[in-house]
Amino acid sequence: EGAEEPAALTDGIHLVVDALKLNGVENIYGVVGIPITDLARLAQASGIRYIGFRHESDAAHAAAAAGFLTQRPGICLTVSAPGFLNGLVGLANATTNCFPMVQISGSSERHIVDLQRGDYEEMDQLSAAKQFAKAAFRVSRAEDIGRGIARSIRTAISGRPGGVYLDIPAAVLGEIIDAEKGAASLWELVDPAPRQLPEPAAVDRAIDLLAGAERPLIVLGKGAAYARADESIREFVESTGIPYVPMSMAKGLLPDDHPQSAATSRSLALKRADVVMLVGARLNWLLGHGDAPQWNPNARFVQVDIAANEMDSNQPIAAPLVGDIGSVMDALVERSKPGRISAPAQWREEIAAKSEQNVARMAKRLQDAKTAHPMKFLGALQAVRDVLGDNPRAYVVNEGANALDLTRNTIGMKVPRHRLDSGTWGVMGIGMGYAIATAVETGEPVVAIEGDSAFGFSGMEIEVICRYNLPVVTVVLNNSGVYRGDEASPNGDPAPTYLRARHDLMIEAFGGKGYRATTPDEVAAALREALAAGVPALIDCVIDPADGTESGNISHLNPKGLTAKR
Ligand SMILES: Cc1ncc(Cn2c(C)c(CCOP(=O)(O)OP(=O)(O)O)sc2=O)c(N)n1
Repeated sequence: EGAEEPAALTDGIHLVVDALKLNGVENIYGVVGIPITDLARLAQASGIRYIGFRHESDAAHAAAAAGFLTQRPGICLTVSAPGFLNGLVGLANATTNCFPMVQISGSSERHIVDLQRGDYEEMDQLSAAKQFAKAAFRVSRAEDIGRGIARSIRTAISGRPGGVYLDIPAAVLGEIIDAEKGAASLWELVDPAPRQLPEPAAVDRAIDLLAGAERPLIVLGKGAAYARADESIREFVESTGIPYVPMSMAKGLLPDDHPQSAATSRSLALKRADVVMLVGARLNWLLGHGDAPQWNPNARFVQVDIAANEMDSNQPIAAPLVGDIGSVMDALVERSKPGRISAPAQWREEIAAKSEQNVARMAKRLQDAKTAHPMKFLGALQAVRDVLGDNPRAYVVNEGANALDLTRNTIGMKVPRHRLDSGTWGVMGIGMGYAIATAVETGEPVVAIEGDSAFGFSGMEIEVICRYNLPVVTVVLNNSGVYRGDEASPNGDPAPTYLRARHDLMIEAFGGKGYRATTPDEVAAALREALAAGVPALIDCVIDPADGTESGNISHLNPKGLTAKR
């Protein structure tokens, strides 16, 4: 009688789940195994949705896409060593694209790993992750798990978002501590991604520069889409009348058919603009580093970026605007008097005329593609475009070479953050992971438009899409090969992979609906039916193997040596 009640206990796994729930995590994307299987089980039992993938690369890409879409870090869960390594491509891609995610990985025993005595799945994962992540941390005591989770989440979403690695050794996951002490060690983040306001004088400097421009241009990057500053961006663009070019994942911030869009006269816009305002768009390879002759050598740049050290990374920045994009755009709208900045009519007319000319030049190619047989990329894509026009809530995921370039230019977006693609790194393999995360995070239909080789990188995740019955329609533009299907190498080497594939039969293996389309009408009918059904589907579009070019629009990046095609 009167015996002390034994103190309630907790352990590392419970503390990880409690810390994630305390900080609002709703989904985890991963591949289970030693030492994190029970962590996934407990997360599920605690109401967190765990999505089990077939390869960690896809789970990590999913977590990154979740971060882009929600402004909260997507969580990827991996096992030690090989599982951890498989996730690194996604962690690095998230960091390159500035998407917030946290890769939590189990790891092996420190006292064995650090003496390299040969442990099960031995690897110094923390050191390996450091070079690919925005930050990398290890938790060495269960009482530090709350701190580690809080630190990782804040680091992933504050400032310039990115991928964060959190290493939790098996011993720490299994460490048992007093429950009260454990609960006291957890904390909920306060304002994990604080607004960072620009300096008023910097705002006025930018306004003066733009007001004096003869040929101003705005470039909207995916940072502008991520920032969710849609209203102030639209207000600034429309009130100044400045033509704008959206980068691929910024499409839809203003509808692609907007009268100020210079997307179809991009070359002229870049070459002629005399003042260029970059909003969440870095002057990297995607913008030719701001170099002539693609750009006007006398162009002066206004740059809006949350990272101060992005300024002057490629070109002198005449008006640096450092802050979060929402705060900067609000300040620009507030501080520029009505009419202060007004794009000259002559410049707007020049852009509009060039756009009209380019669209007219494209019209014949588009028209011919509607009836071409075998079907061309543009035949299938115009059919997809028309069906998506009736399904404005659908998200688009896109990867490939020709499949990427032609989809970007054929499928206009009307709303923000509805297009996710290979992004800054041009990475293949993002397709199914991005599609799964988009369906899970938004509950909306997703159309993944895939080159056939690109699809192959993550194609096994079709089974995951079917297992969770996600409303994802995968459209494979199957020209039977990497880039093209008939590309016999002049040097007699074996041709690139021939993919006389029936991807439509593959999804049938997992209970999904497969379609094989050989004409644009068949593509449209299949997509309409699949979107109406809202179930996993795959449309294998049989594309002319001769259609397409190697590497699509970026074949000029290939080496120019002796082996280069003349
Ligand atoms: C991870 C990874 N591996 C390889 C590549 C190289 N690569 C590869 C392999 C592409 C696939 C092109 O074939 P596809 O069938 O997807 O596209 P198209 O037929 O539409 O050109 S596009 C591209 O840049 C890459 N970007 N990323």
